[in-house]
Amino acid sequence: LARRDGKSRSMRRPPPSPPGAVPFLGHLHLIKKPFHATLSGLAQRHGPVFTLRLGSRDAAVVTSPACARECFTEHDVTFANRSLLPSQRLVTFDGAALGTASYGPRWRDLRRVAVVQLLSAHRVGCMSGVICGEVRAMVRRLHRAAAAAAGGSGAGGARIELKRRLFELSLSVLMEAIAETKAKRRDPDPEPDADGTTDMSPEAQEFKRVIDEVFPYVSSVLWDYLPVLRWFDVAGVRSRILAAVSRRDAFLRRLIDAERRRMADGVCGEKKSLIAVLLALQKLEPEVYTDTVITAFCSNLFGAGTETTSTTVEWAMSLLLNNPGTLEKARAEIDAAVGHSRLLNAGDLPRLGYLRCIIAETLRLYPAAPLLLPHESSADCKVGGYDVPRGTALLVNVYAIHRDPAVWEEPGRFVPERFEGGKAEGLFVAPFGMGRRKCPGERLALQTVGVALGSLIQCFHWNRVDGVEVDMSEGSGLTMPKAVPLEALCTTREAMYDVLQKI
Ligand code: HEM
Repeated sequence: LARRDGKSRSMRRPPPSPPGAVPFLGHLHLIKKPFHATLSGLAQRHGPVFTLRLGSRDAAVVTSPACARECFTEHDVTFANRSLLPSQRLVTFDGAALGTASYGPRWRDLRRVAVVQLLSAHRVGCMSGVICGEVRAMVRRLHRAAAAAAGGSGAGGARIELKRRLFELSLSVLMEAIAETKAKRRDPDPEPDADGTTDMSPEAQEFKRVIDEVFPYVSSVLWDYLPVLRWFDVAGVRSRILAAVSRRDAFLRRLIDAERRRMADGVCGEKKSLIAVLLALQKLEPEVYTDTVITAFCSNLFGAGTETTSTTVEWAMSLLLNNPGTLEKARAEIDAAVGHSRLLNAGDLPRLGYLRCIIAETLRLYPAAPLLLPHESSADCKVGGYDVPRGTALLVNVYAIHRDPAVWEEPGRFVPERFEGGKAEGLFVAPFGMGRRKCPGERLALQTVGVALGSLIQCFHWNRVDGVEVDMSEGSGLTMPKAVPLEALCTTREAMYDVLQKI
């Protein structure tokens, strides 16, 4: 994020900037949580392109479809660098992972591996068994909870903490795609853990504990933006991050070693794990695909794919609970296309157009990365007619752009029909970003979200707790979480009872 070369030569027309910048902090004191909401407010006063001084860094904030397109088409190469905070450097191998690498040959190589080898249509097709298996485990557990509640006079259904369940689902899908931890066991679909609360493998549970230690420190505003706090490592932030990161990396290396042993025993088939794909590349080019590169890759995929996916399903379920008519319409579509004699699977998604509209509308209203990931300019350029110097961080407020009243009728309303029949084609909707650094995991994400959401709708009746509207306030965090984690009441649909009893 740092401005590397001070003021640039061609700053004839700098973007507007809010008044009130103070020494050291710049505009940091204006920032309230959630960050994207503060930026939306500032855009109303300062227009579609404005700059902020955040501690020692400069950022350009873009809040119009035209200017966002300009950044990711005309200036896509200029903005293809990443802008990293110091804490992000510590957790991402000094920015060497795909999502954090600067634009150049190294990033291109990692990106090619991700797009062609790890997250291609073929590979995601191979993962559909994993996705459906994990979703099946989740609905089986929900069915048991619903049956227990019905037996014990829980007339309104079982009260389910959907946030936790969905996070575990999403982490398990990635754990199995990346490392096949369950396939390594003799009984790949074991009964629940000892206290009966999760379907995660022991490896996924351990990894969850490790990431829970790392996350609280990433992007903690003051430590990241005020160099003086870092010089003296105030509150021991640096040492805590490094200790947590070294536990995470040791864990990932154990997964890599386990896969290496499995490959040596010849146990990997066509549907091999992503670690096995990377180890096969290592055999061909050991000096390029070192264990550190593979560790960084895995860490990046977990970091980029877990909470983004689970939060999207959580927002979608929240929207459906507050819009029961839409939920019924989605269920009718699933009943007609899939029926009641089996669970929905990934192969059904192409025939579930309305479900796909619900997901598109959810991502319009609640994009998991409301400001995308920060980019950084590698040269001076012009955006919206303003001069933006080299070394400026770029924050594209897709959250605000997706709700632009000049583009969308009643922008805050949940109306999946907007996406029916290609009606939204040509409008700027970019929850996965745009251009060179667009999310390479979109296909995997949409498949996981589709099967998870579709199965929840197919198998259960959902009701709000105490009949109260679901609170839709946005919290703050690396992705855009719900301020109040979603809980809902769940009852098994009679029509699906037999199917669920048998799984
Ligand atoms: C609903 C779920 C998801 C959403 C909304 C999402 C969104 C995004 C966004 C907005 C970016 C940044 C784009 C930019 O820089 O302009 C991104 C980058 C990235 N995403 Fe996703 N993502 C999701 C799921 C996934 C999954 C499942 C994976 C893989 C397991 C993944 C892997 C990545 C990677 C590796 C990058 C960095 C790409 C690069 O810098 O070249 N994402 N994602």
